[in-house]
Amino acid sequence: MSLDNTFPSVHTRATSGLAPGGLGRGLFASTSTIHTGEDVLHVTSPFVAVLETDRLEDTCSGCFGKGLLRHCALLKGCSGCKVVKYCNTTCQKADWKFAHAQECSIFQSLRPRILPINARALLRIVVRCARQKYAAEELDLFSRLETHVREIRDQNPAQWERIVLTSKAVKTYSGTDLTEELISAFGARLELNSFNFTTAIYDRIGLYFHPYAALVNHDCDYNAIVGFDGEELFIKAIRPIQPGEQIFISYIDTTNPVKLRRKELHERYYFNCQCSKCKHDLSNPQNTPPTTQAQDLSAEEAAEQKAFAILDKIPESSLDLSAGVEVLQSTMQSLRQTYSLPITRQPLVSLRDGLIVVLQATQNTDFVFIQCAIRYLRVDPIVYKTDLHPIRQLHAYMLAKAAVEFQHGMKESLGLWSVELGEPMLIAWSIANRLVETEDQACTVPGFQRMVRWFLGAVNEHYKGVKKGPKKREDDIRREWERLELMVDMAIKDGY
Ligand SMILES: C[S@@+](CC[C@H](N)C(=O)[O-])C[C@H]1O[C@@H](n2cnc3c(N)ncnc32)[C@H](O)[C@@H]1O
Repeated sequence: MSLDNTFPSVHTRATSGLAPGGLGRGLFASTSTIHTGEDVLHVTSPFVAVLETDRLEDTCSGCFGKGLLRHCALLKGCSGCKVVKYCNTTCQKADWKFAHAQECSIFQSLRPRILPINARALLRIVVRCARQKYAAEELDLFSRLETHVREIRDQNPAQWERIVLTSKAVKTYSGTDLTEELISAFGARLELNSFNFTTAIYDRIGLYFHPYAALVNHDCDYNAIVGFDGEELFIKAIRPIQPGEQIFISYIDTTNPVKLRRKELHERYYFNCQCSKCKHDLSNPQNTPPTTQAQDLSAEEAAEQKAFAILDKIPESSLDLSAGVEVLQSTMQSLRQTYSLPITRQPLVSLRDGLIVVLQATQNTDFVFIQCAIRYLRVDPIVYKTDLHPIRQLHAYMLAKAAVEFQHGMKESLGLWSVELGEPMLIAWSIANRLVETEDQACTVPGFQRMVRWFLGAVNEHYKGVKKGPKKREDDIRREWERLELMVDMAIKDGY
């Protein structure tokens, strides 16, 4: 891969330029076609990355979970501030050098209060600026990114007030010479341009910002997709991108209905999306609910809105697991039975995702398995255009893992549906084997691929010493998939 920019932490096959249609600047594919699964952009180190407050306890602030995926590290807290935790001294030293040396005493002085995520990110930027840890080109690019300060002030005074208050606090704690106005502009830029920071398996852990990656514009019919592997950011082509073509990612969940997508884009990024998918969906009445005027709502729209509101609350309510299962199941049933909403439409898609997470936490292996199977066989092929999409790959991996668990607990499961699986481990093997075979074209990050390879190794180990391993049992595997297809159809008919 060529390096066509001046940042040592950025490897890219794109160049920046003015984007047509009033989108500001954007990134464009440079000289050759970028094939599906190839890196458009790879950032090895962030400008700033910080964890959500509730992830400081369970995620390493040095490697951001990369170590955990590799060796299940036990985290140890920083003995100074007791706010951040690390896998080992390598992670601790890296973070100390990045910014913790400057922030540790500030965190100590604030204990037991922990600064909110945006304040911690801004503080890091300010203290790194003071130590001249950013290259001039990085700061220049940062200062030229869109801020939408005027729109924030006019349209969302509460957001602006929060940014100003955060900036005041950061100025006081850091003792920086930078003006409050400048720090507020940094804050606005950060809010507008940072990424949802996730683990290699798309679990949200915080925010991530890099000024070069922030140049990529949005399209609901995106051609590239973002993923993280610890502190590394990857933007990979989800379909072939021709030289000169603009790179587009999605800033939001594009499986949502068009009105919700446009509302989110406007509220968070201050623009009206003009993409072809929005135009198509707006002209197709099936895709238009929900609206916001309560008095105009049909019962179906009201039910959908209620379901979206439940989805917003899932993270807070996840502690009460059995109540969570009940609420999610009854909401899904009501949408399906009363309003005949197809299982491939939102909010049913996200409700099922939420349900699987809660079922996993309750260790309900039978239902995790059947729900993962429904999602893999009947939902994802409609919702995502390609099986190389990282979310589809993740869901495939989750089904493979659920199949192993299902096989282990099979005695209790017999009789749940009249179709019985013979050897679900074969399903696990065939999924993992395919994921490994296609990993070069998939849009997953190396950490995910390592995990799947390890999993396949473990399944192969299960068959070690057996005369006829899964590789030679094509017919058995086919039959097992046929049984699973039947089982899924019955489960859907039963309202699952
Ligand atoms: C992360 S920045 C992308 C880089 C930005 N174009 C720039 O020049 O700084 C996000 C901002 O870019 C603009 N933008 C991105 N995608 C857009 C789109 N599809 N339509 C209109 N504006 C868009 C909006 O101003 C948005 O707030």
